[in-house]
Amino acid sequence: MLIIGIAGGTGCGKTTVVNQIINELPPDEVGVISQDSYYKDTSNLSYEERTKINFDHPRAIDFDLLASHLEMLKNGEPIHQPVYSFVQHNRTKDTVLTHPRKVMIIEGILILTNQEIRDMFDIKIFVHADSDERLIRRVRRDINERGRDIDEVLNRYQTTLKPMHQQFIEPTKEYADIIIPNNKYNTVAVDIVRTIINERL
Ligand SMILES: Nc1ncnc2c1ncn2[C@@H]1O[C@H](COP(=O)(O)OP(=O)(O)O)[C@@H](O)[C@H]1O
Ligand SMILES: Nc1ccn([C@@H]2O[C@H](COP(=O)(O)O)[C@@H](O)[C@H]2O)c(=O)n1
Repeated sequence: MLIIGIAGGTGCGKTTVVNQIINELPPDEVGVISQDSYYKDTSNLSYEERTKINFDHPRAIDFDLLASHLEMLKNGEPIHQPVYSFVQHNRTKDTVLTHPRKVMIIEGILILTNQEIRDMFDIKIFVHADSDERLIRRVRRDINERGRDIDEVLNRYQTTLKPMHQQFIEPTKEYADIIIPNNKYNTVAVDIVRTIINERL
């Protein structure tokens, strides 16, 4: 199994890059895991309390569960990947049965901050986009797709996203084997990653 980690700040285009990579690969040979699925279960908190969680700090992520799931996949066992709701700010009761594939892609803002997870990756990729570009994309996406309003997105950006990005996410660029510049769509970089994967398949 080839395990690829794709990190980068919010809105840099991780999900878009992942979709571009897997688009032309055989669907039964590639699987995707999102770090967002591994936000800790916070059912013990009220909705109001959950809105105040710092979702951009590594402690918000259940890295133990993610590590054990990656271990299971490596051993050829399927996992029940949790499903997260950005509207409820919590894990749902659903899970997605995820089978081991020849190539597993793990994407998320904080996945390179955890050494145990980092050491499981065969290839580490960091997607870079400038912070103004990321903020513009984040505002659009969170309003259109995640049920947020402009004040919520901008407050969150100032109070947590920006400082957490500087403290935890940007420094993990140094662990990357490949850095993809993604201020514009970068088909050349995506083709290179696809070629590497095809060689391994
Ligand atoms: N290179 C790009 N140029 C313009 N818009 C982009 C680019 N990459 C992604 N987007 C858009 O930006 C938003 C956030 O992208 P997404 O892939 O969800 O980022 P991430 O997963 O890193 O948060 C989406 O609406 C997506 O369509
Ligand atoms: N309830 C939540 C949980 C997370 N977020 C934000 O999602 C971002 C990570 O997802 P990307 O697709 O952008 O990589 C992260 O910056 C969290 O702030 C949220 O808004 N609400």
